Amino acid sequence: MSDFTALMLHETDGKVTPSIRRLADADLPAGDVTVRVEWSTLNYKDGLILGGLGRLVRTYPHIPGIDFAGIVETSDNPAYQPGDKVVLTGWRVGEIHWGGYGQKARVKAEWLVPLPDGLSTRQAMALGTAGLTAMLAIMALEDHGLSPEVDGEVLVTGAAGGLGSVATVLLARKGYHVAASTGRASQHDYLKGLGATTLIDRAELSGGAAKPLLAERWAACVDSVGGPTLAAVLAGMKMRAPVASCGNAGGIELATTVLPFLLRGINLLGIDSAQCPTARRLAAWSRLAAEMPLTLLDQLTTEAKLADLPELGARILKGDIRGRVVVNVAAGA
Ligand SMILES: C=CC(=O)SCCNC(=O)CCNC(=O)[C@H](O)C(C)(C)COP(=O)(O)OP(=O)(O)OC[C@H]1O[C@@H](n2cnc3c(N)ncnc32)[C@H](O)[C@@H]1OP(=O)(O)O
Repeated sequence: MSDFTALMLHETDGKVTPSIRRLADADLPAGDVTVRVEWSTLNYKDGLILGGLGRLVRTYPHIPGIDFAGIVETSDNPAYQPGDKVVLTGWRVGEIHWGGYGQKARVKAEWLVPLPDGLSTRQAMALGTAGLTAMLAIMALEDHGLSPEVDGEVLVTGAAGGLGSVATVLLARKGYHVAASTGRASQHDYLKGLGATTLIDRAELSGGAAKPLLAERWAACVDSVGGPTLAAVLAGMKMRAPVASCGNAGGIELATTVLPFLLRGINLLGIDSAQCPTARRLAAWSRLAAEMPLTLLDQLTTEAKLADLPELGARILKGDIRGRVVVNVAAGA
């Protein structure tokens, strides 16, 4: 197959428009590995890119899709051979480099990792950037003292979203008590099914912290939301608790004081999955393959095709997507 189908974005007079196109291999950018993409996903960042928001894409026409899994078709790098199954997340693929919403992608070998043992390409993408980021957050919390023996609940904000759903399952399966904060009361039963034991209305947190320090409530936090929510979280953590900052769905500003850090020893940990070093990335994928219950992963995943993405992209920005969406790229439009 030398021609392939892709969802492309074009920009005219500042307006970004998606369309399904047929492309040739010669259209692909430079890179040493060409991958036949089987599955991609929809993440919040993809929603921004599909909507032409956030100044994440600088050059059009563009193929979005911040992550993908597929099979190596050709390789000029000895690390990969034709037929190898691979996964890509991060490295600004789908932003400044063409991404996974095309049936072929050409990338640098060092951006790829081998498909983890025990996962199909579909399951790897059901986890995707959101799942990898959730695991990196949990690893960071554990590096800073969190263990199931620690007294108290682990808070997950944006819990019914993709990252939040995976984090909730992974934490609950490890034996943590999970407090899930969501803006959607309709998803409370879903979150209990993932293992959450306490449900919190996001309005409790999204107004920010009324005082520099609030009652000590949580032993750790995986935060997808940022903004005033993160400020409220920091003020309400138990002594020495770690907080993993993974996302900005609720805003990029952080209006807090130093008191949670000085008087309670709170550790605010930044989670960057896009340029995470390969050794850490491999460790996280290996743990995901071992620790994520695949039946539950399947339950929190819905499937889409390339042509569905413009509508789904608008929905994820409104917080209207539950769990994870995988995109069957191999199936075409
Ligand atoms: C997919 C993950 C990544 O891209 S990780 C890469 C590293 N991080 C970044 O690049 C930051 C940019 N990305 C984000 O901020 C993402 O939102 C994310 C990492 C935090 C989560 O992405 P995901 O794909 O899981 O998004 P969802 O739309 O599925 O879930 C988001 C969750 O947040 C709720 N939410 C949205 N807006 C607000 C708001 N203003 N205040 C509070 N909460 C908000 C949204 O409704 C979802 O949770 P819910 O349970 O429905 O409340």
